[in-house]
Amino acid sequence: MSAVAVHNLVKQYKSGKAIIEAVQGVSFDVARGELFGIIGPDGAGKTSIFRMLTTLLLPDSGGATVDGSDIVKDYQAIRQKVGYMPGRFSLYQDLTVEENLHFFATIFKTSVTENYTLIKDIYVQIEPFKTRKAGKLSGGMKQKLALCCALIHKPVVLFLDEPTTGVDAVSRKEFWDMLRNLRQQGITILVSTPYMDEASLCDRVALMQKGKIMTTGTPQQIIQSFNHNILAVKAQNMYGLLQVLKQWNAIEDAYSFGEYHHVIMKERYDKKVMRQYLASTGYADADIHAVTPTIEDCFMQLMQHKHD
Ligand SMILES: Nc1ncnc2c1ncn2[C@@H]1O[C@H](COP(=O)(O)OP(=O)(O)OP(=O)(O)O)[C@@H](O)[C@H]1O
Repeated sequence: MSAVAVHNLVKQYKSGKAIIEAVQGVSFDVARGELFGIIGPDGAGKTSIFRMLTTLLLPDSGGATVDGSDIVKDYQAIRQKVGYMPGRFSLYQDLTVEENLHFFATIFKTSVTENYTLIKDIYVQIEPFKTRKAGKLSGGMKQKLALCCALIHKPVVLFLDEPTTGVDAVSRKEFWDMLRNLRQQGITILVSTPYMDEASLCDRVALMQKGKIMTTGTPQQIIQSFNHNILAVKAQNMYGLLQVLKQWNAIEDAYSFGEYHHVIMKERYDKKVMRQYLASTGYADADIHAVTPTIEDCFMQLMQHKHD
């Protein structure tokens, strides 16, 4: 039995006269003990999915089970079995670190001592500040406390909605290390993120855009299924360069990628042909080299083809 099984889940919102199709028939499965990432930009529908799976929001159609329990019929059972860390922290700002943790333990009718082993490695990092109010903690510390609070009742499945948004790079890395440790302790983890670079830290991912899942698979499978050649190109005038590239009929797509533009060629890439074209358009100085595709390249490609 899957830890999470989602079938054709649909959620719409009314906004004045408009209908927003936030989740448009999404299906996926998460195996027990898996670290599964839902990757997509703001507004893709990640939060709506998490709120439905944690029984805080009713689906319009379709359904899902979490640890075998139905998200509509068995909502009470699910609330006992899942841990949920919403995007904006659910901490009580006026309670101290310690008080927050005890509060969350109490609402789940457990105690901090009972499940301490699960949170120990994370909690020791914030323990020196245990009498500090949550509102006065740094972003990274708040994140650790929120994770402890979501874990204190030893959930079977842990849902983390954009846990690393707005967190510095060092804390982000530490956070992913913590997630991998938790997975080793047998907890199934669903995590959402807008950061493509975090995809490679998951066992499997679903790439999402505008309420739909475009593909699921291991990060490796997704990269392998990308059968295009990419050239990275850089010049003095990056804006002008992109315009010139986009006008060229030999390319499939071109987009900014860090300090370079990535260019997907229609045929096998040929640096020489590109150099000639760029020289003829005033970019003889361009630096051109072949690169291996990343998940972000796959995402750009999928977005272009499935959501024109
Ligand atoms: N209560 C609501 N009423 C109206 N529209 C909503 C509501 N909640 C979400 N939406 C819209 O539904 C779409 C999906 O939102 P959702 O929050 O699920 O996406 P997300 O991927 O989590 O993005 P974000 O990171 O911005 O939260 C967005 O267009 C959003 O504006």
